[in-house]
Amino acid sequence: MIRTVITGVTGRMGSTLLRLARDAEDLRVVGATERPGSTTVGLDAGLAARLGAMEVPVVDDLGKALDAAKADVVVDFTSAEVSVAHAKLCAARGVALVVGSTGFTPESTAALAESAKTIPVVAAPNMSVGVNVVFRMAAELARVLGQGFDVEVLEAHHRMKKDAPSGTALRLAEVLAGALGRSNEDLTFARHGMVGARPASEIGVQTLRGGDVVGEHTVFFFGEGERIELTHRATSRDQFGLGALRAARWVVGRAPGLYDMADVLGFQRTA
Ligand SMILES: NC(=O)C1=CN([C@@H]2O[C@H](COP(=O)(O)OP(=O)(O)OC[C@H]3O[C@@H](n4cnc5c(N)ncnc54)[C@H](OP(=O)(O)O)[C@@H]3O)[C@@H](O)[C@H]2O)C=CC1
Ligand SMILES: O=C(O)C1=N[C@H](C(=O)O)C[C@H](O)C1
Repeated sequence: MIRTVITGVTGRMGSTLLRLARDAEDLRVVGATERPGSTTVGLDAGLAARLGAMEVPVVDDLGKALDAAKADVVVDFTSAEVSVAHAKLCAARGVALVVGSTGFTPESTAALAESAKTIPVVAAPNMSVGVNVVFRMAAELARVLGQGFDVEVLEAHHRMKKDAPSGTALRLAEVLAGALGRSNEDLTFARHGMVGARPASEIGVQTLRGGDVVGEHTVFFFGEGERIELTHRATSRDQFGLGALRAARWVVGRAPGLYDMADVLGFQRTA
């Protein structure tokens, strides 16, 4: 049994992970956390997440959850800032970590990497197998098509999403820049006003927000007289959750380090 702690258990991903972990034969949920001050603190996690009783209380601090129950791994989909704090708590106790949060800055990425010197951490902006295949396909298309096509990334998410562009769109843009021999300097986020003609080296990243869209990403390769569109549409959060639990199984017992979903899936890294 892999003893698993889930953070942010009443969130969209936290509750999905709690249900999937509860239903997995090889995992046991031994801890659950929520934001300090949340009205769910002290409640049964299963009830708080509307799943039915699980006899695991919601606590308001990951350190307390880890001190109360011996854990093998923490699965964390909260926010970049909270995940960095959670990584420090895991590092202090030698517990492996899976991070799905997005919105990382260079500074918060460096802080996560610091904790990953002590414990194994899998961090990826998208844990679905399909999206990780799209990363590879996007890199391959960019290499094959070369410089003659204008490349743009479009993402759409539900109205509650806080960060923009999505972590997946950012990763796609970085993958494309790498495959085309360009840099992050070539990324353009949205356009407004007299921006002038599009520079050939530009990689545009555009964001849509609305309704209950789970997550959609398209890479456009605009050519002369033709275009290619590579699209992934998530219609359920379960694929993110199943990917994260796959990462949790993989990361327990690994050497310290900052791993990506590509490592979990046995793919070559694209960025
Ligand atoms: N890698 C991937 O495959 C995917 C990544 N994501 C990312 O995961 C993150 C979460 O997304 P989503 O589930 O939609 O967001 P939600 O806002 O629904 O869930 C986040 C949860 O974390 C809670 N939380 C906040 N602070 C703490 C804390 N200190 N300790 C414990 N819990 C805390 C929030 O509580 P409160 O609301 O009270 O603040 C909330 O319940 C985002 O960064 C998103 O982009 C999402 C889907 C897939
Ligand atoms: O916040 C979300 O919902 C999602 N976030 C991730 C991202 O920012 O890329 C992944 C997924 O598309 C859903």
